[in-house]
Amino acid sequence: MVAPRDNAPPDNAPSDKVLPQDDLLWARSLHYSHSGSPGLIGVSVGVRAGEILALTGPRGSGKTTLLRCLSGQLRPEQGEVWFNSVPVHTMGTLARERLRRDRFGWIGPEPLLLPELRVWENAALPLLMAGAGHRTAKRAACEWLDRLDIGSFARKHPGSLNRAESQRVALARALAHLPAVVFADEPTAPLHRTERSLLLRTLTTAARSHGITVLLATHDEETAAVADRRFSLLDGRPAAAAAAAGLSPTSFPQPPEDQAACSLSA
Ligand SMILES: Nc1ncnc2c1ncn2[C@@H]1O[C@H](COP(=O)(O)OP(=O)(O)OP(=O)(O)O)[C@@H](O)[C@H]1O
Repeated sequence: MVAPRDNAPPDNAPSDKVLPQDDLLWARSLHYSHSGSPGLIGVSVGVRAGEILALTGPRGSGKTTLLRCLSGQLRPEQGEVWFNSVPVHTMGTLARERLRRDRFGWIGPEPLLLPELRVWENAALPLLMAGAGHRTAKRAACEWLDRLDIGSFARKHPGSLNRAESQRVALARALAHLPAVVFADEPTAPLHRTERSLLLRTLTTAARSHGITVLLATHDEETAAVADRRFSLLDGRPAAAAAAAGLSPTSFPQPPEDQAACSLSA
């Protein structure tokens, strides 16, 4: 468990006073719109090294958009994203791709495995793309597949796996290169309860034992409960700011202290 935060500045603090020195990854005043319709409206959030942060909120509240901005997949229209004291929002395309490949892992609700590759090759992909040797990459991938109880599938192709097994491979792929941050976007959404537990247990154990930071987007209360802390969105805004603007949450009520800790500004 990560120590409680003591550096959360007050809402609406001037920008030069909102430098969250302790945060591995943080964003300030993010704005993003999808073809003109707002996805994020002034979202600021930070996460410490080794912390598991649940991004919660109802469907369409902006969780995926926030993960994609934080991971460098989307460039925010306004605002800043910093990783390890390096600005991500001003990085060129190649630098962002390298950052995502080497330091970040991603798992979404769909496994998105490459059908022409074997299971172990799918899991080893980030390592292979980063130039790791074949043997090293295979060993690392197979270790994670073993931990997820699918080591026996290593030489098969994804077509012979069911949905839950494929999702385990996707988790192995997100972890095999020991990223600094794993972005998990509704990773348990397609899974039954038992499968959900195994996936979450592996993710949280990996985070604790390797100091991996996890941003876990979910609208499921049980899934969010594994996190150290929560940050809740509503209609593209931090839930606290949305409440102040008179928008009422339709689901997923949050403890006020969690919102206060996470919502740096709106
Ligand atoms: N590619 C897109 N084109 C147009 N609008 C989009 C696109 N992606 C997201 N949106 C809209 O942006 C808003 C935020 O969507 P987002 O997917 O970030 O929310 P979410 O909380 O992750 O939802 P879900 O739980 O359903 O994935 C929603 O109103 C959504 O309809």
